[in-house]
Amino acid sequence: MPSSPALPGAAVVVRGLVKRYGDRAVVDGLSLEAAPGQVTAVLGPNGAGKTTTIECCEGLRAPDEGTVHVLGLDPRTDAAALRPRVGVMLQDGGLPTGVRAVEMLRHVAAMYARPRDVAELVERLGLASFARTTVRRLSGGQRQRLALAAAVVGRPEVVFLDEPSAGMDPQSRLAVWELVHELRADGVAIVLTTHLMDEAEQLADVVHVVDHGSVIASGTVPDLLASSGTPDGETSVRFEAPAGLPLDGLSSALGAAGAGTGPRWTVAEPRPGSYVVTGPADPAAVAALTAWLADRDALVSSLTVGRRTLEDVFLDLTGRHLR
Ligand SMILES: Nc1ncnc2c1ncn2[C@@H]1O[C@H](COP(=O)(O)OP(=O)(O)OP(=O)(O)O)[C@@H](O)[C@H]1O
Repeated sequence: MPSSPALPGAAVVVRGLVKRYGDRAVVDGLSLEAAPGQVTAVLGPNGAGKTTTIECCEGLRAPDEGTVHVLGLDPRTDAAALRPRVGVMLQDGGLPTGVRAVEMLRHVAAMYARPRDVAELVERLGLASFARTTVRRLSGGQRQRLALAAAVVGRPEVVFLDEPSAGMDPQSRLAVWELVHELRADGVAIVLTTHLMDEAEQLADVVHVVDHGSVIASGTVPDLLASSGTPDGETSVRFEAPAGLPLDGLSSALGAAGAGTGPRWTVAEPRPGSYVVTGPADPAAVAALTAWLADRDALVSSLTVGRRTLEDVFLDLTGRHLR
């Protein structure tokens, strides 16, 4: 991506970041910025380099090339100055395992000058039921919630959340999302990684789509959906069926169902047997699709109709699914 001027007042600025393991660059010239009062999502498939990027921002890894600044400081050489100003939630929790959950949180809170109210955090993140359980005995989702509480208890100006709702039940996810919304309203710069499209769509002001260690698209969710050439009102129909169906015929069948308004459909088979049809889906078009499949004796194993999502954008950009 071309380098562009920093956002005025950007809280995080990453420029041309390269991180190699052996001779493999797992982060390969990645640039992004994150502003106060915004949620910046780094979205990409497993292994895209999201965690490595965040760990460079947290000062846990040293870049091989490029620069990283958090609140204008270098996360490695200015670690002590940044510690009280930055909250970090690691993917594996990164918590001491021998202490009881809420004791740990109180201990972390005591390290800050103006911590949040621990009891309030315990309540809103649903930590009370395992408050006296030692960290090593918590479930993955419980650990995640505790790690989030620990990341925000010091009222940081910047928060890094690596896959914040991974392994959580739906109720806990909602609690996490609400807390993220509140942090944003308080002016915190939030950088989160996720491979969950709905999480990015729900939370992100800006999404950076990352693949093979670099940013391949950036923007608000509506910008990204628009940039992939999706007029308002278009819908995607996804279905699984035998691989290698003759898709040209399908486009014309759907065009014919659209009351003579011409072919407005794009049809693709991004993975063998997995199809995505994009256009102005209405009941007639869906009926035409299933009739076309029945004519070819093609049994559909799943079919969903819905508006286009970031998953479709990723598919457009890479020809692959996010997961
Ligand atoms: N310490 C390490 N040594 C060698 N390779 C590593 C190391 N850490 C990460 N990698 C590799 O770097 C690549 C990027 O990993 P990273 O964890 O940054 O990806 P990610 O986008 O966060 O993926 P996920 O969604 O699975 O967490 C992966 O192929 C991973 O195996």
